[in-house]
Amino acid sequence: MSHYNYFYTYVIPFLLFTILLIKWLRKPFSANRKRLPPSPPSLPILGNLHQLGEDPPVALKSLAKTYGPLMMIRLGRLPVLIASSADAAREIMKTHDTIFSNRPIFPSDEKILVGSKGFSMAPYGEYWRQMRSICALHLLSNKTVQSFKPLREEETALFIEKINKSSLLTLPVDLTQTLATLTNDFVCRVAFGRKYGDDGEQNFKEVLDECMLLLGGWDIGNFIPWLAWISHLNGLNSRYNRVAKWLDNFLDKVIDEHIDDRRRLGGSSGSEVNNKDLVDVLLEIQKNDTISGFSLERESMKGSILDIFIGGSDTTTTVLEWSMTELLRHPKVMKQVQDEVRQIGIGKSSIKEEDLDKMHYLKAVIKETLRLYPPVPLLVPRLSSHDVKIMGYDIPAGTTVLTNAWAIGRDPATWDEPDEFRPERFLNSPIDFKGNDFRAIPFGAGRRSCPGLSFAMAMSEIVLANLVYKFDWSLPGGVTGQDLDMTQSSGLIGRRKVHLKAVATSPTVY
Ligand code: HEM
Repeated sequence: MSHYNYFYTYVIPFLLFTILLIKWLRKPFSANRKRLPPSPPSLPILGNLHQLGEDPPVALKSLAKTYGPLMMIRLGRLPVLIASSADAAREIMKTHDTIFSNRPIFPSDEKILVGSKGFSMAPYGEYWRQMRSICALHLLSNKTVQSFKPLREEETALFIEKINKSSLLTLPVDLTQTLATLTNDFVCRVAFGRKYGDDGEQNFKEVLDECMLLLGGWDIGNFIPWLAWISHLNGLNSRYNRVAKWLDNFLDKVIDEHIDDRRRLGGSSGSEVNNKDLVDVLLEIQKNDTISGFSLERESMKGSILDIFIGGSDTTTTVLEWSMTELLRHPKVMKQVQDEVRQIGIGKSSIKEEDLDKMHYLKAVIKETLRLYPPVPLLVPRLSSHDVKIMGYDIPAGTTVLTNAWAIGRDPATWDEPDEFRPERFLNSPIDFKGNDFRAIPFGAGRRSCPGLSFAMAMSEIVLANLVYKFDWSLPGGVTGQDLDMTQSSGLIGRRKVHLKAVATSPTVY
């Protein structure tokens, strides 16, 4: 008998028999077993880590095609629930929101944010509630966001001036870089009352970039604890320590400067604008102990300042860089948005915030960008605090949850031609981004949803309106929009991997 026949006659039936026997033997015990969501096959030790590839949201979307909108994967030894449809997200962030309002803390986050007690990663409870309401009320409420209008317009004007200089020299503008500087400068002014560019040996922006990179990295020690020593060997741990130490010293210095200013000015804020900056507000709360029974420690102040930077800087930059990318790829859309903005702004030297209300197409462009490129593609992880049943599956307490907002925004069951950039779909559409409609959830939803939505939208709208109002745009070196590299970086924030560079020219008439 050939090897071939032997294999089919004996080996295959033997294996099948063994599998059936094992299944049959396990049956009596399985009645009590939990019904977990489907899982793709995993490797020992690694689990499904190897399947995440360069672009985890894309890889997870493709796994969800086979295993469904609620699947359980294993990252090393960590079971992770992946929600990939609007219905699954609604179950987590609306129906069972309280159960999923915790956040998992990874060892690497603790190393980077060492000592800082922010609220974005705080357990769901009284401390989180108090800290979030301080920031929401004094920095991120609609009223406060409105009060930052002069700052936004001033920073936008400086940014446009910078582009104007490059435009006169017909040099390409590194939009990725200039937009990042703009949002960082703006957040610095509202948080610290002034900009921090080059500061001493290292630049605050540079350290923040490194911090974002580290927070979004997939550190193997988070998932396979006994391999944590690799972070010592590859230098990751020293990078964590460096960033943590630098940020800690820097924030101490900023707070001390504010305390000195207040002393000098007899207790009032030394901020450059009418608004108090975030540090002033926090110092006042600390001094007055205005919230009964809640004393604000310095570590909490530092933590919430960092939250605002981590939450607010790169995310807003990402919306703007992808909006410009898609406009450069779609000249007809660019023309339509320019026609709208230029008609409304006719005769003005720049677009002001009061003009934005009428710019429906511009707002649709931003919404379409957020649908296709949610800046936090897998949202910020959640953690279940109790056992719960979802879509017929048992989800144990302590399960980490990732919601694939990137996949939800491109779900063909919800969206017509989901991969196409078509802002029209948002004209006269009831879909909002505030977490009520789960077809697009770039800001998350429920109790832990993003408190910075109005802050981010106000900034994105005024900047994009002026970019398309003041300049015509093309790609350098005869590159066409279709040649643009569209790769998204794999970290926490879905930035463009390759910087977007474009040439700005002044339009002849507008
Ligand atoms: C386009 C811009 C932005 C996007 C897409 C975005 C997205 C998100 C997402 C997805 C979450 C997690 C939500 C959840 O778990 O359901 C979040 C949380 C958060 N965001 Fe934003 N964000 C943006 C801008 C901002 C800004 C401008 C700030 C502050 C200035 C900010 C501060 C925060 C904070 C502090 C949290 C943590 C909230 C908590 O845990 O209670 N974000 N953001």
